[in-house]
Amino acid sequence: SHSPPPAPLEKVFQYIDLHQDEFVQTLKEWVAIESDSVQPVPRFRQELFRMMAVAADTLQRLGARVTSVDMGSQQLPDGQSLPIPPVILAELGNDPTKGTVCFYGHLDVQPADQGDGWLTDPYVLTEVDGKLYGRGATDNKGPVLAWINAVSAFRALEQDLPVNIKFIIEGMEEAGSVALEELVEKEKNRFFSGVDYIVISDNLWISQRKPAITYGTRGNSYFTVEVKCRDQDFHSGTFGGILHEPMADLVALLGSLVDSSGHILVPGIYDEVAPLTEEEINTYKAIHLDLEEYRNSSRVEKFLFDTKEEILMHLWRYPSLSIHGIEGAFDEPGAKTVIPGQVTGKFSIRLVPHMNVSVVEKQVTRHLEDVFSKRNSSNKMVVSMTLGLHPWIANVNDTQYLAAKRAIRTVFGTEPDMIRDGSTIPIAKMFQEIVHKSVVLIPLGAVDDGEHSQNEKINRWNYIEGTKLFAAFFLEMAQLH
Ligand SMILES: NCCCC(=O)N[C@@H](Cc1c[nH]cn1)C(=O)O
Ligand SMILES: [Zn+2]
Ligand SMILES: [Zn+2]
Repeated sequence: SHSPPPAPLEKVFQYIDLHQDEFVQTLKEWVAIESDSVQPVPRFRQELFRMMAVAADTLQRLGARVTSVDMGSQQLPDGQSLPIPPVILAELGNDPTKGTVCFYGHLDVQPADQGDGWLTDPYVLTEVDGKLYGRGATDNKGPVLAWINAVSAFRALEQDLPVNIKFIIEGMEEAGSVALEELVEKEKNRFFSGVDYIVISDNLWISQRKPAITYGTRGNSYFTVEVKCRDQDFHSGTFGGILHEPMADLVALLGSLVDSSGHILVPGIYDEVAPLTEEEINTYKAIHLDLEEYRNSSRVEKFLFDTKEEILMHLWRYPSLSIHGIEGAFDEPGAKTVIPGQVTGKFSIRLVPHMNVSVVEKQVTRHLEDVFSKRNSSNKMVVSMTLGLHPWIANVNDTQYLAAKRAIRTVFGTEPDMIRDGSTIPIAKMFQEIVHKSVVLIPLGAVDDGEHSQNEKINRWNYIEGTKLFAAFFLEMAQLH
């Protein structure tokens, strides 16, 4: 339906189409490595080391100069220590007349167990109706390989790479990118010094078929609130009625955070939220989202908001508060008559520009102390912010946004949705703040890929057209740089 690719790309696209089965086979080999970074057990760590070694070898065979940086070890709360898989820093091309684009990706995955409702073995990439099912297929092994495949197409055709390319690939993203910030800091004036642009492909489109470019993510302040009477449980027959029960305090505290319309009740929390402009409203209007389909595919009867614009704004440009769980609560089947002696509630606030992590920490702590003091409870309450991840927003007029748009036009014959992401990609903000480079997120996966979920997949079409997209992007970057 759209015009043929410009001449230099024609052969590259042909090559990609002809070799697509090989690309799928490599993805299959990578998915077979159980590189789960979330479960802190030696077996998975070994798999992670194997994964990083396989990737380093692949890049070396492409002709890249590869360094596998030793990341030391991770101290776990239970006193155990586990080695952290190396971070790969790789470079291809060093031509000072060309621009340098750095790609960040991760090769660790979320846990997956076939018993949890997978229809196929999560570690055996299985194709059904053009969908490639497997853990890590879309998050993030497929997109990392798409970038590598694009480079390999130029190499195989002995075509000069239009840009210098660097890779930073880690193996601990799903566990919070352990120790990565220190490395980025350390490499700021070394590995990153020649980098002009940074590309991340670790999120999804908001559509099945329409590509997107992502220019912002929310941050996250993660809190725990512990309420303690003593470090042992009670029998509710022998103590019920004479105690300030920790769980009752905690439920009141958690219940004071957000109202039934999703409005956060912490005083001052909305003060720094960027005001909404007319121009911004128009960007939301331009995005195509079939709300009925979105609602049905999410299997939610009714959302808090009725219009596409309100839904997207509340996912992307307003904060939200979610209550995640209670440690120490009785959560088994049956009717145990326990009064937990100590409970810890967990909740987090997704942050948006221009909210500030430490201001939010103070506001939340003050609010909880205020609510708690009104209860006159004799229990002890401790509030902690265990994670403070900043929101990120880019300038969509940067060169690489233009290059990505042009590449999308070439491959897909359409304008991309310009989107933000309601979740958090901490590295995006780190790159912007520490390395001072422009960052773009170019997602490849479709809205229903099911990152972190059972039956995660990437469509063969997305994987192969995504490979072409990256190839076209190299050329556009070269022309615009
Ligand atoms: N689509 C990309 C999602 C990446 C992701 O899930 N990131 C986590 C990071 C995080 C935030 N707080 C704790 N971890 C997320 O939940 O947003
Ligand atoms: Zn990811
Ligand atoms: Zn993930």
